[in-house]
Amino acid sequence: MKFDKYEYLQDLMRRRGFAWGSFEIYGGARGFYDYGPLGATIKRKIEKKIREAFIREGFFEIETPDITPEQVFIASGHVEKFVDPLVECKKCGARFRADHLIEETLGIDVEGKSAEEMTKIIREHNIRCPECGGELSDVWYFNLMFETYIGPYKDKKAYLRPETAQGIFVNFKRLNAFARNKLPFGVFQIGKAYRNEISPRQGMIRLREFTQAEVEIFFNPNETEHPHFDEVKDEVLRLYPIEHQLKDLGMIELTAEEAVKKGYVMNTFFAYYMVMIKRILLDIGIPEDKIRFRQQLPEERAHYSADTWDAEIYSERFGWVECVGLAYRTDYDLSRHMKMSGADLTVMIHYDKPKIVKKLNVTLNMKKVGPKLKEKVKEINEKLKSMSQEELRKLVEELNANGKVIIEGHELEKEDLIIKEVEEKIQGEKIVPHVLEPSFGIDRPFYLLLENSLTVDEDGRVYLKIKKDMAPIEVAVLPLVAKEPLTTIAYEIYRNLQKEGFIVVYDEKDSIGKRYMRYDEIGTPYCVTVDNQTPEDGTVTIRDRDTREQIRVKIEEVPRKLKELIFG
Ligand SMILES: Nc1ncnc2c1ncn2[C@@H]1O[C@H](COP(=O)(O)OP(=O)(O)OP(=O)(O)O)[C@@H](O)[C@H]1O
Repeated sequence: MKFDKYEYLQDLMRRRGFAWGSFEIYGGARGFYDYGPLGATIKRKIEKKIREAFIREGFFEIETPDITPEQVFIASGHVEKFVDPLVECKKCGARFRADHLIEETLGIDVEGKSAEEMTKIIREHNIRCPECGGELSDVWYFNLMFETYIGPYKDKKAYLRPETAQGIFVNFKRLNAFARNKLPFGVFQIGKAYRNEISPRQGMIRLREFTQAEVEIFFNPNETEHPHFDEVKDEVLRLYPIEHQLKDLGMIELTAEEAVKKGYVMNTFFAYYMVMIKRILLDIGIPEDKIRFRQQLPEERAHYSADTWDAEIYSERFGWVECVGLAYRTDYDLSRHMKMSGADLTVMIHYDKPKIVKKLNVTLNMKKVGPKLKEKVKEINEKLKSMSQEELRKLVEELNANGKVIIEGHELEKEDLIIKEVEEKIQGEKIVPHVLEPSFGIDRPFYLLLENSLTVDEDGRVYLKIKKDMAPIEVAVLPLVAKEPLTTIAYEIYRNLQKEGFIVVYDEKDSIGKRYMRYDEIGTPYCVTVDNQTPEDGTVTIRDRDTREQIRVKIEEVPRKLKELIFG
């Protein structure tokens, strides 16, 4: 029988305390997963690696609420646009993602099509309910946000956030002050996001509650050269650009520098963060050949994005899976929040040298119009003062063309106005920053790390070859047999390793072979065994999970040796 990695892993995850479907004793709830003791440890380690990498880039961490008032998501466009197409069986009532159903049945991509177009395709091809064969309803768009209310009356609508990003945008003013008005700067948060996915059928890949680590990097759109690009320019990226997807040209491998020079990646700012993402995934333990960057097709992009590259990880079961999105959100979010809230979310950009700009200055010629307009003078002058350069230019054009203009209901001729071009020194300007957003999911990389780590040896041994520093239990201390003095010595070593900061267990149950298997299966990289030689010469063996080789070391050497072996 062929070894089914997916089935094996599902069983292993449940049996050994990694992760399982939530609310098991009540029959479960699709799209929710619990992390058991081993899983929660790995998840934290993934988050730690991401957090440390972000901090190395100088980004600041914040924490904001999951429950968010409705206005925020009206402004962000999620109320209107965060929708998926839904279809219902008229007979059994089952509901499906209409685009997925069409894709699975006909093998065609319908991303971005309207509800009417999808309904037409369903009718034309007579697509029926996959569960009972019944007739399907028309397609409609369904908002993926979970709704709730704030307070005891149902008048203050709110949503569980579908992304952590908005918590950062709404705080922009304070964060900009914190960053002392100096672009670029990045702010991140690691927390839960909620999406009422229509048919979450792929285990941990599509959850209704999941964890994200998102950074919003605010930058000046006129400065898109990353200052540290030189440090990463030679890193090779595996790319699957739009053009290559449309023409079936396959993936290409280019250095970050080539990717920018050849025009595949917008600029060095973008490429720099692609390298950052790749290095984080490698650091988590995803093999390099299982990572690629795919550029989203325009119809796939989220409503706020002008360009998105997804870091995808390969799964034997699911193919390439999006795990990190790198979206160019432009000034979309800040501009929308500015409009909706009235807050000033601009940044003052100071020029290196003041700029001299020519400006039109239009005032009333008081000698001519003073007696004629009397008390209207003030009103007209204020109007002229409030006009933008663009409006003044138009006014002068009109005056030149017609010999007269109307301001605040008064007809004025050329000689009624004094028109001058003056030079002005400008020290800087206010801009709405643009945003580049690396958005990591944690749960998908968690599952894919386990899948890619599960290894079957030539002799049939199944074990978790997880990157050593990611192991949920780093060391197992085992007395060869459960007898004195071996047990006391082993327990002391265990206690000492705990104090040294290792995640370590002591285990004396079952034969030594069985115990080795037990720890190989959960990815414990080293077992320290206290055997009959230990009381004689104070040495123990350290067994390597992958090679199964053992070395002998002195007891006092054990912590240092393990640190070197596990953390390098
Ligand atoms: N339903 C989900 N379950 C688990 N993780 C998710 C889910 N939706 C998004 N993520 C994670 O959050 C990251 C960023 O979210 P983003 O909004 O870019 O995803 P998305 O493009 O909507 O994903 P998809 O197209 O698969 O629904 C994703 O790369 C993924 O790792």
